[in-house]
Amino acid sequence: MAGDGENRPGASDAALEDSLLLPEGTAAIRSSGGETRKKLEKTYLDVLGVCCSAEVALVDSLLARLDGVRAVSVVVPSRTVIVEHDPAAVSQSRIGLEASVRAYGSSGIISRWPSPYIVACGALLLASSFRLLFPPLQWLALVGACAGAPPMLLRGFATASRLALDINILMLIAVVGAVALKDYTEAGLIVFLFTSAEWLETLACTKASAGMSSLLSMIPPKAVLAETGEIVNARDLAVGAVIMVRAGEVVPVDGVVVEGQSEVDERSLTGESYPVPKQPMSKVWAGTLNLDGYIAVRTSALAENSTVAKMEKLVEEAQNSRSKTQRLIDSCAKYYTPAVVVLGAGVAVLPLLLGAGDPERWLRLGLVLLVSACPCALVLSTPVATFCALLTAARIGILIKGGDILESLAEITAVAFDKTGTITRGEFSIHAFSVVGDKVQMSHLLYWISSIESKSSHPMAAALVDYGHSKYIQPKPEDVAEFRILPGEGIYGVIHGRHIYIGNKRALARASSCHTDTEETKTMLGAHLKGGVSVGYVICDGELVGVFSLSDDCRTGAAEAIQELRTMGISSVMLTGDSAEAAAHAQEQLHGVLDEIHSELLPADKVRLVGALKAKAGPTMMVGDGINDAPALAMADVGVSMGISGSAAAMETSHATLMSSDILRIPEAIRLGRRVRRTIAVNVVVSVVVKAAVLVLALAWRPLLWAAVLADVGTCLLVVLNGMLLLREGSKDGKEEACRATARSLEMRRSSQAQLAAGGASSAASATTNTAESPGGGDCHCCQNQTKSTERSVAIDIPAAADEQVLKAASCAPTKSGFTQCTGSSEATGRM
Ligand SMILES: Nc1ncnc2c1ncn2[C@@H]1O[C@H](COP(=O)(O)OP(=O)(O)OP(=O)(O)O)[C@@H](O)[C@H]1O
Ligand SMILES: [Mg+2]
Ligand SMILES: [Zn+2]
Repeated sequence: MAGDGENRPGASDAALEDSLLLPEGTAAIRSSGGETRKKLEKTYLDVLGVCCSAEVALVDSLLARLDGVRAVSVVVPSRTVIVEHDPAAVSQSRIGLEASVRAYGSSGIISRWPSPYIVACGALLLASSFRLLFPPLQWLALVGACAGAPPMLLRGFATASRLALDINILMLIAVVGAVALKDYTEAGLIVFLFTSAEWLETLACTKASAGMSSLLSMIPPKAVLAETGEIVNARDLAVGAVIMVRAGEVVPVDGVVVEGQSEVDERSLTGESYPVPKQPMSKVWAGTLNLDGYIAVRTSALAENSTVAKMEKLVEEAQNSRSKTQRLIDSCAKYYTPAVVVLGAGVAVLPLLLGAGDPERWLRLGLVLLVSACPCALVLSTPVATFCALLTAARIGILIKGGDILESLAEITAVAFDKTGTITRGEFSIHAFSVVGDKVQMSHLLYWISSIESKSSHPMAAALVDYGHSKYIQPKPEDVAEFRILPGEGIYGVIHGRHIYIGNKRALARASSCHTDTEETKTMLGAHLKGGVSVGYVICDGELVGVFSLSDDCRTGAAEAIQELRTMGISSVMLTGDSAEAAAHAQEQLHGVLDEIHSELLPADKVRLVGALKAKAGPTMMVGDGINDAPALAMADVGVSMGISGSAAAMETSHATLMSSDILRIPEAIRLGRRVRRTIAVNVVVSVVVKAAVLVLALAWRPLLWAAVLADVGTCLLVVLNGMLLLREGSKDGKEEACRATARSLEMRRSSQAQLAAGGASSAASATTNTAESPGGGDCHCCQNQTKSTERSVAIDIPAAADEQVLKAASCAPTKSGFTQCTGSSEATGRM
């Protein structure tokens, strides 16, 4: 799976976009180059009668020939063709004409009523059934067959002109055969059954495509500028523009609230409908509904890059990407249909040449073989099921990036969870915060920490910045130079010439030349470690100057989710970069439900352990949120990122994303995968068995052409309907669901309050790209750092320079002064 790179979003956004636009496996065609992506428009068309893979190729080649068409992709289950084209070079109606299809929204999407051809054919057939009373009426059946045939003829002709064969041609051969046998009723019946089954199938698919277009129409096209009240296209909004969103309106672009308070329904993203309170600094997402109150939002992304737009692209791509089974069936079908025609002709002709009697029987047998061999049910077995499952998943807030992943989901036997932000909320509360020694004042320490942490997107960073706020410290990220993330350790930055590390004991060991792990220091730290919380250290120019401890609670539902996985026969493992104590603390909160715990891991260790788990336990899923999880997510058979709360890197490398933070969706996703596998298996068995039965019947008793056609179109319909059962959500108990929703609602409220605090911590996307190396490359930087800081001391303003002197005076001796417990806010005054 991991090696199968197709449709895996790449590391960069551009690569991601490209792979989305031109997924391999759909015959995507690049035509005239040079147009910028901005000018391109996407047209969604419904194509009636896209059934067998041969027709997909037909539509592709018809449309790709047009000038200005950049890419064509066909979504077979919903019969949708997505054409990306330059509106200046080729209009939507031209495309529609060329493919003889209808655009969404024009003249009644898919007709609820059968076409006139079907009605005429049916009526004439009915009339012809009175032929026993009046024999000439039998000709009406022939007229009926002719009346119903034009759509088949058109499509068959189009395929034949490309020297290919499709189901229409097979059926037409059967019709001609029946006419040759002078069995006009049979001819009429074939046409009627075939065309009406196709119509019914289209009708059934409408439901599925409705789901898709509702996803596509989530974002409003217009936005209102807050200052002027001017209405603009959401697509034209620049990043940083301030727009207003009134009660009852849908947020048009991702952004941050700058004014006002409101409750927002994020159902479209998370699949869960309850109000989430928003205040200034809260993040809001495009496609979510402002329930009450007025908010002004500063946009944080272009409309086309908003989370929901990415989601749309992914769903589109997911529909396009054909899964392994599907590809196998498709590649067989290419040689299969011609082979069948040859075989059918052989059965009809060879016995006659060999002198066998009853030519009519052999001809019929050949025709039955031809019709029964139509692979349409088999071809539709997989895509309809996958398509419906993907839509259902998206509706309940699980974004799955392709049919392949559904197949892998079904096979998962082990799940590795990251701790912070996945099993736990990732909303730390500070237990203790102390200055070590007397070289630094609490206010300065807090200013350093919150300034540097405001550049980090780690969950701890938000808590620390928040803590600073509560002591009236404003972070100044602009004062921080050389910001770096040390994976699995912490962060580093230079502020006013001081080299500051913030992180765990690894960071302490790296940054400090002083042997802080002396017995004495340990006893001092002991007080901080109680309760199994994470401990953080602040090291300034090689010396420990601060220590803090924080803790985090498990998400509601985490224990249930892991328990549920266990009942499904899936083992759960925790992989965390956090301390052993913090890991044990989480396990305790989960009542020991995890099978294994690994702590103090570097990103590379997580990858290694996921690999080991794959070897030991079988197909493995990894669930994580941080940038440090991204490599492990890619390594796993299925990597799941924690949606909008997680890091962008995790979301891009993962195979699926939980848009809500509800861990219970994990077992649900695996169950959905298993349901899909079952559905596909049933579909394949049904389509094969029914055909086999018809053939056996034909050989043993009588070759009935109409029965063969009925079996063919009937299984086709059954397969579609069976796949559509997946559109129903798998939730067993409404009451239980309601209970969970309340619990989640409470959690969401809490988390949005935390988000308010975290709002100040701007994510440092650009800074985090270069995380691999640490400053200086390892060892002790004590001396090096000190020289640097001396060089820079000129530029430091007076209070800082005063501090500097204190620091310079201090030598690398273990601190004995113990901790100054931070009290009140009175300390935090002065220059900040
Ligand atoms: N911005 C930061 N500020 C302070 N400490 C940090 C920061 N980033 C990381 N750390 C320290 O490094 C440790 C490891 O971080 P890492 O991101 O690898 O794991 P984690 O997110 O804490 O845990 P998990 O792997 O379960 O998500 C953290 O537990 C923390 O002690
Ligand atoms: Mg994490
Ligand atoms: Zn068929």
